[in-house]
Amino acid sequence: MRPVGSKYLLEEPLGRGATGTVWRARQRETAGAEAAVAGQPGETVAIKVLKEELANDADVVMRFLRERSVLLRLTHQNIVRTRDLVVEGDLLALVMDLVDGPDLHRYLRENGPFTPVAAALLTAQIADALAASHADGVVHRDLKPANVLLKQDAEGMHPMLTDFGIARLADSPGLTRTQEFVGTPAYVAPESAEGRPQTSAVDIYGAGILLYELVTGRPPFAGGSALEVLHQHLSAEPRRPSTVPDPLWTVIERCLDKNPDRRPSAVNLARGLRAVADGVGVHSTPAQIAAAEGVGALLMPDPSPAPVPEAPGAADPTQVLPSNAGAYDPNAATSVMRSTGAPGDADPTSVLPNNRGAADPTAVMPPVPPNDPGADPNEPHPWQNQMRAARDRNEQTQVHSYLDPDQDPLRRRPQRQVARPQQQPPHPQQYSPQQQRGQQQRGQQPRGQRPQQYAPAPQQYQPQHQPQQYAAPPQAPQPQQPAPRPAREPRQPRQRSANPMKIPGLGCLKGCLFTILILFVASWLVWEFSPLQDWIGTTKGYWEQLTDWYDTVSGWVGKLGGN
Ligand SMILES: Nc1ncnc2c1ncn2[C@@H]1O[C@H](COP(=O)(O)OP(=O)(O)OP(=O)(O)O)[C@@H](O)[C@H]1O
Repeated sequence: MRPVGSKYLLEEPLGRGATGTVWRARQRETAGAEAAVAGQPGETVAIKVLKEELANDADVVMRFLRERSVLLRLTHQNIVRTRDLVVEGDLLALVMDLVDGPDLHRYLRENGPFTPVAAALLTAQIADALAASHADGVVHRDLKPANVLLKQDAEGMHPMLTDFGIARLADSPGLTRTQEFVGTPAYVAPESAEGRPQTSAVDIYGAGILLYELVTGRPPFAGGSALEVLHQHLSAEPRRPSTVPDPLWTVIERCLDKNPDRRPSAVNLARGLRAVADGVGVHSTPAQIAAAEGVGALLMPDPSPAPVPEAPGAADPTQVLPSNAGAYDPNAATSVMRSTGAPGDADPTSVLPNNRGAADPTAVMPPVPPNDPGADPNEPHPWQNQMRAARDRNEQTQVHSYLDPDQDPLRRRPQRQVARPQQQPPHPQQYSPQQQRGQQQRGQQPRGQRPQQYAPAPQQYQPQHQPQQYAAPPQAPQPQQPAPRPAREPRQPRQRSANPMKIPGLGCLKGCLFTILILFVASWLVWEFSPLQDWIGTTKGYWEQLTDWYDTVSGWVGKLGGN
């Protein structure tokens, strides 16, 4: 067990993301006045230990400290409470309430898509959380199912939004200039992909993607590379699946509007989603149905969206992608977006910010003529680096799915796995009013109640403590020499199922062959070791008897054919 500050002890890792590792931890003693929650000795908490790459970045450390009060005061029933921030040597950590339940990404993978009503009610609660944070001027910027934890309690399951402020912390000029891409490509709003100024509307876009994923099981834009995905955010329209009722589709489309000014505010999104949930069920009154059909009128944009403060000295946003998305040409971009190593370029390894406040934003990735003689054609372009980092980030975000089974606490905690909610169809189905009626009869709830329809019976969470050795604290980088990037560990191969052969495998050749083999062996055993031979009065061997039967049957068939 490794101590974090003097107040906490890390016990076991719960999961790993792009920005750090989350640990189950225990409080050793009551925290000081600077913590939002003092806590009691022995209390269990979750601690996110930020990656050393972040902890070593002076900008991040400063922002971490500066935003301490914002993060600590953010309280809402659908937001995972940040209790304390710890800065200790090279270690940056957020102490949070421990949420007993799976994250939405995992839940979705294990249980399949939600019904439209359940998806609308769940997203409405996330919109509530966003409304509270936006009112406080905090934009999440990395909304995705992995950042929604499903808290189980006696009442059912509630979505809890986590990782507030992490994207903002990670948006360090030093990191942004060199490698990092803030946001996860599948959930990134067009304006973020293009590097245009961002507002709270980016969270509404994220909520739209999440809503789409809840009802279909996958986000609307996919592609072979992060660049492809980002490009789709800029120019492709989401494909409407047949399972999505009209009013819900109206909400999704409005959230996914390429123009952030046309997206609804979080408050209006929550209101609209509840109207949709009320109006697409069979017990809906004509007035509720009419309200759902007119949901577009409820989805008014935010007249004063919360702006995302630009990181001082961050990359010239317009250089991330050409704003002319339709004519975007990655090769052309490559030819003009090259880091020259000019003084304006941040040294990623420098511990203290080098005059970032005054940095010319265009100096980060200064445009150079396509045939710049000083340019090294073999050097990867900053944009390629960003894309690679984005892809890595996506992979890293999945890492907890591929942890070694001994390391992966989620695999060792079957209690956290939740049963499929009763009313959720395993696969998207054609939407019809009759079906909605069926859904409601199977237990969906009216407006205002907790959406327990997607809440299986709460399960007792029983931790199996297995303290892990915590990695040695990161070394401070050399101020002048760029530290060699640590080689990425090869990704672990995907775990094969423990039961690779499906038995009996309907439609599965292996299963059929295996079943025949079992029948053959079983019948041989019966023949040899049971009194069956005496009963039918034969002394023939098993194989001989089988051949006899085969001849007799083929004789019959032959006769039938002849007739
Ligand atoms: N407060 C918490 N209580 C319990 N488990 C948590 C808590 N926070 C995170 N976890 C678990 O840790 C896992 C990893 O969390 P983390 O936020 O690092 O992942 P991520 O969202 O995929 O990463 P990132 O947002 O950095 O890309 C989560 O999927 C969840 O299972």
